Amino acid sequence: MSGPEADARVNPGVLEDPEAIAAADPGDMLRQVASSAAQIREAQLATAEAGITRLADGTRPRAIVVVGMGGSAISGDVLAAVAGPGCPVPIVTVRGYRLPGWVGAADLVMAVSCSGGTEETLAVTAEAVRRGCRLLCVGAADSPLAALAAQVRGVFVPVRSVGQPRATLWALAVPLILAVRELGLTEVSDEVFEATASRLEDISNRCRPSSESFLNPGKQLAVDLAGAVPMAWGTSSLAGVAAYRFACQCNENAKYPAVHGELPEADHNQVVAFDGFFAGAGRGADDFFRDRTDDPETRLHLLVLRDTEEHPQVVKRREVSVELARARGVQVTEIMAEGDHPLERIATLIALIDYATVYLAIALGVDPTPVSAIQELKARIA
Ligand SMILES: O=P(O)(O)OC[C@H]1O[C@](O)(CO)[C@@H](O)[C@@H]1O
Repeated sequence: MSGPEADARVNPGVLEDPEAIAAADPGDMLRQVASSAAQIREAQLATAEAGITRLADGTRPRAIVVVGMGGSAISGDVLAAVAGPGCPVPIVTVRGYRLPGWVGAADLVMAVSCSGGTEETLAVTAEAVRRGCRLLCVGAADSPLAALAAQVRGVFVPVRSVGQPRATLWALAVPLILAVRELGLTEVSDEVFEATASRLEDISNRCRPSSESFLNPGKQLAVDLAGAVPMAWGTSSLAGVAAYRFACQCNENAKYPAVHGELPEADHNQVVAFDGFFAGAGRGADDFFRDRTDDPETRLHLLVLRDTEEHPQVVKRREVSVELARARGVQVTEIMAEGDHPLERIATLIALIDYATVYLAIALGVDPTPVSAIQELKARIA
């Protein structure tokens, strides 16, 4: 984005006026994001009531396969991040129409769909049923997914959507985490769930619409990114999930492109973009391109999502990568995860990302809630 039209579209001033924020957010996406802590608490009750203990039949599944799309599928990535590298069974997320050939009766399939009606998720879940997999379904009550679960007497956890599936993340992810805990494959105490909910409440308070930009980390990040090309890197596989969430939330909330990556891998490819067209220095470009790359609004902005646990070599890579970026005119913002447990760390990164991308939408004059392009696409292939 460059030139006067772009300047006119970025309006950070709107973020200083709570009434203007409310008017720019008719779908109440900020309220949906603020419900995250309540979702964690409600999902614990809903999961207990659904009889999750039935999943633990004394045998450990060979693998856990989470099935879903978009804002629901990321619950599988969150589950893998929370279970961490110490998890004794693989956790994979399947996004698509087909169940991998190796998945069978020895595996636990967890189907996640906020609406309970997404075609890809239903196709893969039906295949899991045919193959005799153990099944956990999480989604809307009275939906096609609920019917599939009932058909095989699978465990079904009903979810009340807070509006958009992507904003219902914790209602969808917590049942998966509790199921894996029930199977003895990860340790997440009730105290950790409560500590995570408290941290999310604290972030919601700091990011509330009435809090001014200089105090509000969500607004600050939005203002920093508005107009730039954001590239988010996680400094661990857990933070890499948050980087992916950042890109998806930029796309769906702010209708904005974003690049995501993870260290150390990004140091083997994405780092080279610091030398290119969007880096700001315009090296090697002709005058036409140089004019554009001199415009701060067409520049790359590196967002480093820092985990509190980083491999020692990744610490070095992060520090040098940031130096390389700054030396080449790439702006850098670093965000730290909070807390000790992986659940707290990923939830705090995601909470800030969720607020920042909604505020980015508002600063750009875009309604954060609707996803019209997805709706049009679905209608045209129906
Ligand atoms: O959770 P559901 O209802 O399966 O939806 C999955 C994804 O599909 C969408 O509804 C769009 O197709 C997204 O909003 C969502 O992230």
